[in-house]
Amino acid sequence: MSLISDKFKQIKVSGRKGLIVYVMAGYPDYTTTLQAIKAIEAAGADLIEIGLPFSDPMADGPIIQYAATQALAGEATVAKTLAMLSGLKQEIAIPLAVMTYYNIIMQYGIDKFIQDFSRAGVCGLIVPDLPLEEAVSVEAACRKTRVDLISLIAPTTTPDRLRTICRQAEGFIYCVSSTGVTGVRQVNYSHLAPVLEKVRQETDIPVAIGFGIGSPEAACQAAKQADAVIVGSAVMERLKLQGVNAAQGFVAALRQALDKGEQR
Ligand SMILES: O=P(O)(O)OC[C@@H](O)[C@@H](O)c1c[nH]c2ccccc12
Repeated sequence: MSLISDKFKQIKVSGRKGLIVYVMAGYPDYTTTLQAIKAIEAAGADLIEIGLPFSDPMADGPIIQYAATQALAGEATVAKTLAMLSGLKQEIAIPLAVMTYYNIIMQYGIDKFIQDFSRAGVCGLIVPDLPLEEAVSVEAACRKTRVDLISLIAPTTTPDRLRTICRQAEGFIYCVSSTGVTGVRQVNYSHLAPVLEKVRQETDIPVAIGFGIGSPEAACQAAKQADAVIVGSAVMERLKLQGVNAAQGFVAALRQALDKGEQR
C-alpha cells in the first residue's frame, strides 16, 4: 500500500478530516521553504503538496503566480528542489506530493523525473495539465516507483471520464471545487455533493477538495463533503505577508477547526 493511502487510512480510523497544504518550492527562498514545510507539519497538516515554480502556471491565481515568479527570479530549479527534499526526508514524517505542470516533467524526462523525486522521498504527483495521451507514460513511470499519480476531477468532468478516473485513481482524488484558477474566494461547497456521490458509487478512494478555501470556516464547509481539504493560496499569502510563523498559525487554526467540526 502506498504511503498516501496509508495516511488516509490513519485519518479515517481516527475519525478526522485530512488537511493538505500547498507550498511553492523556493519561495521566497529554499531556507524559508524548508522551515515552512516543517512548521506546517508541526501545525498538524497530513500531507504537503510542493509546487514546482513554472513560468506559465495557467491554473494559478495571483498569489501562487507571484510566488512562482519570485522563486524563479531567485533561481529556483528542479535540481535545487530535489536537493532540498532529499535533505528533508529524514526530518519529516508526513507524505509529500509534488505539483507540477507537465512541461517541467517533459523537459526533465518522464522516467528520470519520477525516479528522482521518488528517491527524494516524494510519494505523490499532481499534474493539472497532463494531456490524456501522455498520461499513460507518466502512469507507467509512477508504477515503477512508489509514487501515486493523483487524478483531478471537477464539477464539469463528464460522467464517462469520471468513471475512468475513479477506476484508475491512486492515493486520493483531487476534486477542484470550481472552474478558474487557484485563489481564495467564496465557494458553495455543497454544490459538489452530486459529483462526490458519483465518485462514491465508483470507488472508495479518498477525495480531497481544493480551490478557494480561505478560512477555517470554509475548510469545515468543504470537509463536510470530503475526506480532506487542500489549502494553498491562503497559506502562501500569510507566508508572503507575515512569514513562516503566521503561515504555521493559520494551518494550526485550520487543523483545530477541522478537528472541532468533527465533534459537532
Ligand atoms: O490556492 P487554493 O485556492 O487554496 O487551491 C489549492 C492549490 O493552491 C494547490 O493545490 C495548487 C496550486 N497550484 C495548482 C494548480 C492546479 C491544481 C492545484 C494547484
